[in-house]
Amino acid sequence: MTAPDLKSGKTDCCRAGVLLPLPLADAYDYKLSVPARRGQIVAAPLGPRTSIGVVWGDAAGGVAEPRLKQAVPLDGEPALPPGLCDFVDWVAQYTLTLPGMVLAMALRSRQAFEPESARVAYIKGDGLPKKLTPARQRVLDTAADGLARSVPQLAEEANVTPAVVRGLIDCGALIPVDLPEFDPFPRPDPDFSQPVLDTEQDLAAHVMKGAVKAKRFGVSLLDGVTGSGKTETYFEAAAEAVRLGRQVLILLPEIALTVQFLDRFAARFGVRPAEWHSDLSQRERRRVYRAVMSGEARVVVGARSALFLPFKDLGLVIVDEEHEQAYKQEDGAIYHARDMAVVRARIEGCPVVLASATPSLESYVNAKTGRYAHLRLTSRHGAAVLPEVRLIDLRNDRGDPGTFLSPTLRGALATTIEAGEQAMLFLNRRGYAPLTLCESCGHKLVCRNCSAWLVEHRYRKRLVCHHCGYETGLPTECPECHTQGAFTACGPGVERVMEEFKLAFPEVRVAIASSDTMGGPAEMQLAIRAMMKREIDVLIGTQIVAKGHHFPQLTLVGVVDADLGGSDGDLRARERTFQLLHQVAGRAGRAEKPGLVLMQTRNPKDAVMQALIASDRDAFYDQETKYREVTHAPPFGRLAAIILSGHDGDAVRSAGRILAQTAPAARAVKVWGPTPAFYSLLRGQTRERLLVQTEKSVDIQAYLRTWLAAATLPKNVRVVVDVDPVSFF
Ligand SMILES: Nc1ncnc2c1ncn2[C@@H]1O[C@H](COP(=O)(O)OP(=O)(O)OP(=O)(O)O)[C@@H](O)[C@H]1O
Ligand SMILES: [Zn+2]
Repeated sequence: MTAPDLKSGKTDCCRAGVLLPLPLADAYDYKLSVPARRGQIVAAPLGPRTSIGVVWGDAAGGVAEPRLKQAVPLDGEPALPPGLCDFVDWVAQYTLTLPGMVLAMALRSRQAFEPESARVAYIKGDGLPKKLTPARQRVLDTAADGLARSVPQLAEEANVTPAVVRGLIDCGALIPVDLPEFDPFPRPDPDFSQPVLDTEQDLAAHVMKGAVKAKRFGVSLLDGVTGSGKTETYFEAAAEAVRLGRQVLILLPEIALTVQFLDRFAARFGVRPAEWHSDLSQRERRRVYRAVMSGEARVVVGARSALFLPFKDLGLVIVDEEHEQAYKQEDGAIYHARDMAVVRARIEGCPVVLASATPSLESYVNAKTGRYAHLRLTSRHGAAVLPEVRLIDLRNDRGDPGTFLSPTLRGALATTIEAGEQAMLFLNRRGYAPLTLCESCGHKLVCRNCSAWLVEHRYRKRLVCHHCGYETGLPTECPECHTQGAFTACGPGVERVMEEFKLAFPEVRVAIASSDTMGGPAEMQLAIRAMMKREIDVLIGTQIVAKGHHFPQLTLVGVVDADLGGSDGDLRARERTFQLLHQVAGRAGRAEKPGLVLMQTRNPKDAVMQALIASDRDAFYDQETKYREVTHAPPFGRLAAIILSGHDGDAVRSAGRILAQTAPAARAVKVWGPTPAFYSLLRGQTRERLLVQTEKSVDIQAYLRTWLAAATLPKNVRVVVDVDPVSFF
């Protein structure tokens, strides 16, 4: 599928392979009136309509001249930078995704290529209105500074209705001028507010700045304990890139973290960076995309999709909280943004920084073996110390039945609140209760589309499937045994913890933050802000509050259920539990006052629990490393999952059998399955999984390609390949 390399040259005049952002495996041949370069964006007729496309390589031939359609370069001849085209090819080949699908991710703003439309604004003219009312005078006073403003801007600033402004335009007292469509992006000032770094920070910053100056690819793992100032430290590297006039990409795992981050960036650099994520409007998208392409946007902060932006001159990539699972995109093109960030940096020839207090085991191993520079920050900044972690054994320290906060945890909450400090309760479960069952017959309420329990959301009075979004009211009688009103909520979700907390501490100011609280993301941001401003004393939340936040007065963190780890058969379950709990713990005691973390568990002897109380992260990582090594699991071996799904369960199962039978025999390759997926029914689709495990030296993509190309599967079965899976559901 890879097109000939055209990075330097031009295509054979009048013919080229054009890749369309559609589920297509190859570029299509088109005629062009001018020689085109790889990356050039064209309008290409496709059937009855016209698609946007990108000149990708030489024409493949095979289409007779008269049948060849004509593609037309867009006005202004916009082009994707060559590095981005190479990146698209690379991601497609690595993830076994159709190149056109990957290209679609790089063309996320089609509007970006439309010509600039000027904005009309007004300045003071020579005309005078017949009568100068006070309102009119205010408008003229506002315009007196000579700045061009739009009608709504003038109306707002002068506190008049738009009609007043229009009256002044009609008589020539205001005259129109053309402004560029967008205000330019302000330039971050690398020296706006430079912190004084401590010794370790300074050393790490020095290495990263050196890498930026050298303009060479290389990976640094910025491995610093929670609250050690990783952000402050990598900002120095970003500042260096800005000084050199180059661009910086900072990836964050979740949009929820960006608001605080933008403020922090502004405090350091004087202005906010450009943002890129799925919540942007079309117009904002167009603005950012263009500014990234022209090089005007110097620093972009974004979610994983920002990796596919057309940077003109990328000088540094930073992946914050690099261990986060949210970096894995699980639908469409399945890719891991952290790994692809490393690839993009390699293609662009610039350094990349991976930052975390709990790195992924993969990055940890790479740092240990010297493939990555290992930059460590071993203590918290300033007077802050790492919090003490204690376990609460729920087998003998528990309250009344149906309650979830143990006497010890309640006692600690009371002490903290009395001392005027803040506390956080963490439970990685949305809603009120994860399971509702009939007390009379034991019937469990499950989703009609998925093999998953329905989760009660009591505020909304709904039962919700967290997988497909199916919702229903709580039935009055059991569908199985028809007993009336016998349903009971089992286990806690954050809403239930909130309920219990309010009963126990009716006077205390408390808020809940979960990704699906009633008011949506805005409400969650309010809860976080309220915590920052000390308008509340206690924050109860899911993983959304677990990381990244810096609440100086927070001294107590209570983990309601530390055993909510993972499933069997998930090779990263322990690692992930450790990372999550360690991150939550890391929110406590980040300023002067020391922090305490209480984790409620039924398995106090568990290796993860022991590692957390011993605060011996490296011992835990080294143990996990050994375990992965002996089982040939990543990063010591390779894995890929094949997920089969479809509405016809028999066809899906039969496809699984066919694949298992046709798996080519090869040295150092093992194929497991098919087995029903953990959620064997999802959104009405039956799901089966196969897992391919190979030694590191094996080209797993080539193996998969050969295999899948030869297998004839039922048409109504969807096949998805997940290379380096992180989810085993
Ligand atoms: N050199 C410094 N000068 C002044 N303040 C600093 C310095 N380094 C860190 N800080 C402050 O210490 C606090 C913790 O730093 P930061 O949030 O960057 O840590 P982190 O390592 O990213 O933490 P986490 O991984 O837990 O999110 C912040 O308020 C930050 O502004
Ligand atoms: Zn469902």
